Parts: sequence; structure tokens; C-alpha cells
Amino acid sequence: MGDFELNPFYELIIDDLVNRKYSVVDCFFSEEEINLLRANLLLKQDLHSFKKAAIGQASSEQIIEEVRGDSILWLDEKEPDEVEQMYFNKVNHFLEYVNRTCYLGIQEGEFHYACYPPGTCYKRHLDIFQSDSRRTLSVVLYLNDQEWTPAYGGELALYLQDEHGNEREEIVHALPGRLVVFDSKSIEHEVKMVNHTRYSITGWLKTR
Ligand SMILES: O=C(O)CCC(=O)C(=O)O
Ligand SMILES: [Fe+2]
Repeated sequence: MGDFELNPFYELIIDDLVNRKYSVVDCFFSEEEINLLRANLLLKQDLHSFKKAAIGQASSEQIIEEVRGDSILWLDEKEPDEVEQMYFNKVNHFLEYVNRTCYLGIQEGEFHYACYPPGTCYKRHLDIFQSDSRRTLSVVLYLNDQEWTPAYGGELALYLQDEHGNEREEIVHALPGRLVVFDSKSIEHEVKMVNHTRYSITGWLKTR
């Protein structure tokens, strides 16, 4: 492994992923980086209109607002702006580490900005499609402003199995700067109804 250097912070995330298939960390990006990413999202929202997100894939895509109410804009990894480049650098650095230590064979990512207006949600679902099972890790970064409070709703609920096979709901508040990484293939999840506009970047790390 030559120049391999153990990264204790990444190791914590990987331990979580191995032990419980999800991880929640609050300091992957600095507060300043989060502010830059949020400002960038708001700028893009003015320049390019975000599109109402669909469910399903390709020919079976449908927009059903009661099921999924966010609007999205895909990031172009080939032509990132400076702030997006910072995001990709950090995510790719983590990704290379995960590939070297866990042999997940992740080859590429896909990422979009998301905005959930008040009154919207994303009902319980799994992030893989029948026709495309390459998604391996889901990565969600919340870009809400610093005043965000749990009273705004929009929690991410992860549906987990306990050791007896019973289902348990793990609630994650969409606090600014919080990064949630989870197993795309096994963890069903849901975005609860929001009553305040909720911002994020969601990405998927995929095998080829
Ligand atoms: O924003 C979140 O907390 C999760 C979003 C999500 O589940 C998705 O976009 O597939
Ligand atoms: Fe999802």
C-alpha cells in the first residue's frame, strides 16, 4: 500500500458503515465550506431552474409530488465551479480511501442539489432502481442555514433492523453541515414533511 496513511476520521465513518450500514458526521466540511456550498446552491437556483424530481428511472419516470416533493439540479462533475470542485475533491478523497480499505469497487458518483419547499416530503424508498443496481453508498449533505431547528421538520428517517429482526426508525435532523452516508442497497429511508425550505446535496457512489 506504499504511501497509505491511516485516516482516523474516515476510519470512524467506515466502522459505522461496516457495523450498522450508516454513518452521521457533522464536521466533514467546515462551516465556511458549508456556507459557500449553500450560497452556490442559491445562486444556481436563480440561474438554472431546478426541476421537479421524478421517481423511477428513464421511461418509467413519474412526477408524483405527494411521494417526492423536492426540486433538483444535477451537478456536472466535468465542469464544476470552484465551490463544487472543493466538494468533489473532499468526496473523492474519501472515496479513494474507501476503495483502498474496503474494496467496494466504486468507480463514479452522481450528485444533485435538492430543495424541499415547505409542505413536501419524500416517502419511504430505497435508492436503487430495478434496472440499475450500481448505487452502493448514498451520501447526503445538508446545506440548511445555521438557524435550522428540528422544529422545521424534514428529518431523514432511516429504517433499520435490530438484532431481533424488528424494525426501528433512526431519526436524523437535517442540521447544516451534517453528512449522512448509508448503504444504498439495503437501507429504506424517508424525508419527513418539511415546514421550512430544506437544502442539500445528495450523491450516490456507484460501481460500474
Ligand atoms: O435528503 C435526504 O435526507 C434524503 C434524500 C433522499 O432520500 C433521496 O434523494 O433519495
Ligand atoms: Fe433516497
